[in-house]
Amino acid sequence: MTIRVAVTGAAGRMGSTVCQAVQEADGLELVARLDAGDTISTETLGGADVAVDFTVPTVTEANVHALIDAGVDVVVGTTGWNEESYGRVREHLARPEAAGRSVLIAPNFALSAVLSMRFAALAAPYFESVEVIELHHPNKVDAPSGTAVATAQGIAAARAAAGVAPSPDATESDPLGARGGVVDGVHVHAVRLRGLTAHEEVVLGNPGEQLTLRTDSFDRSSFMPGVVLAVREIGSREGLTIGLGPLINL
Ligand SMILES: NC(=O)C1=CN([C@@H]2O[C@H](COP(=O)(O)OP(=O)(O)OC[C@H]3O[C@@H](n4cnc5c(N)ncnc54)[C@H](O)[C@@H]3O)[C@@H](O)[C@H]2O)C=CC1
Ligand SMILES: O=C(O)C1=N[C@H](C(=O)O)C[C@H](O)C1
Repeated sequence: MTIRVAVTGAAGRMGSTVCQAVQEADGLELVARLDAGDTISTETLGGADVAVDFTVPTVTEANVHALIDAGVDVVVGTTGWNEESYGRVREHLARPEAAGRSVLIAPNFALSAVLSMRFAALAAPYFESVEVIELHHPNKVDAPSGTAVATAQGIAAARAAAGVAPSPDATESDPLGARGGVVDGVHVHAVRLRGLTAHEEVVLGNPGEQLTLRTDSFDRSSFMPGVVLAVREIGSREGLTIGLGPLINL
C-alpha cells in the first residue's frame, strides 16, 4: 500500500531534502509541499496519510495540532519541544476526534546521533565529569540544538538514577557565560561555524582518562533513512512517540 506524504517546511533545507527522499522511496508518494503562508487543511494536504514537519521552533507545535485536526499522522523533526508542549500533544491525541492519530517527534533522525545519545546515557554514571558540545552551521536559529538538550537530559537522568554527584566545577566568576548553558545540571556549549552541518561531542572525564563520543552529520542525507522509517512506521503506533529509539529497539 502506498503511503501518501505531505511535507510542511518543504522549501527549507530539511524539508526539500525530505521531499526528494520521499519521492525516491519505495511505497511513498509525495502529495503536498507546504511552507510559510500555506494553510494546513484536508484540502491543502492533498489526501496525505502522513505529514512530515521540518519548520521552525516557533510554529511547529501549532502545525502539529492543525495536522492532527486535518486527520493525518505526523512525523516531526523540528526542534523547540519541551515537556509542556509534549503534554499538549498527548492531550490532543487523547480526544475522541483524534482517535487513531499518531505523532512522532524526534530531535535527531541520524543513526549516529541516536546511538551517541544512548551511549552517552550508558557512560554518564561511570565518569565524574560530563559536558556536551554541539557544533552547527551558522544559519541555525536555535541554541542549544534539540539534540544537545535531549543528550543532556538523558545523561542527567542516568546519573540521577545511579546516584552520581554533579560534575565538579570550581568556577566562581563567569561574567560572559563562558561555561555555557545548563540542562538538568549538565553544561552544554554551542558552536556556530560556516562549513559545518550538524555535529556533537560528549566529553566524559575521570582522573587520568577521558571518553569522547562524537557524531557528525556531514550531509542532510544522514537524516533521511530515519525520516523514511518513521513515515513507514507511524501508522502502526499509537499516541505520541518521542525519539527514533523506540523504532529501532533502542
Ligand atoms: N530531527 C532532525 O533529525 C533534524 C532536525 N532539524 C530541525 O529541523 C528544523 C528545520 O531546519 P532547517 O530545514 O535547517 O530550517 P530552514 O530554515 O531551512 O527551513 C524551515 C522552513 O520552514 C518554513 N516555515 C516557516 N514557518 C512555517 C509555517 N508556519 N508553515 C510551514 N513552513 C514554515 C520556512 O519558510 C523554511 O522553508 C529546525 O528546527 C532544525 O533544528 C534539522 C536537521 C535534522
Ligand atoms: O538545525 C539543524 O541543522 C539541526 N537541528 C537538530 C537539532 O537542533 O538537534 C538536529 C541536527 O542537529 C541538525
